[in-house]
Amino acid sequence: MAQIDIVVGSVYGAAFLVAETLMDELAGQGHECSLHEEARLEDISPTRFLLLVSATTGQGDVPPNLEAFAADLRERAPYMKGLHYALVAMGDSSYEHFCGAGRQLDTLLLELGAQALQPRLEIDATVVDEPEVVALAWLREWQGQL
Ligand SMILES: Cc1cc2nc3c(=O)[nH]c(=O)nc-3n(C[C@H](O)[C@H](O)[C@H](O)COP(=O)(O)O)c2cc1C
Repeated sequence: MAQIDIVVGSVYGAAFLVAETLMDELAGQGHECSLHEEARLEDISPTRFLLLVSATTGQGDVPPNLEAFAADLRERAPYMKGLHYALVAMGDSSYEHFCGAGRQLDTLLLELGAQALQPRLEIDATVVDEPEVVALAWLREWQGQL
């Protein structure tokens, strides 16, 4: 069974609900999960799997509760080879920078040497009413690889 860090960035709660839903599923499969709502770099490790769920705020910005984590990645630029992760980017396609936060974080992780186990899931609030349902279906496609 895997040890999994779930890092969430949410303003109004939708991304948080997605993160909780995925955590319940993974814990139900026997994985050991920790949910980080005010994550810092120290909360993740190449010895564990990272599941990142981020809404977007402002003009393509990372939610405030994930700013410190994003700044850690940018400013401390840790070498992340060996870290495997998957990422759910949430946004609204009526904004110019669709899923800007999730896309930024995905790019940063890849630049730092981390490896995406799956292509990023992008959820558009203009077409999806229940993002947790979409995210759960996505997780079930690949969770056997954990
Ligand atoms: C003030 C505000 C700004 C937003 N800015 C963006 C944006 O720049 N790009 C985007 O794709 N979505 C944007 N969104 C949409 C949210 O990311 C989307 O609704 C998301 O599901 C919200 O998740 P949350 O409830 O966890 O905060 C914005 C929403 C609000 C309310």
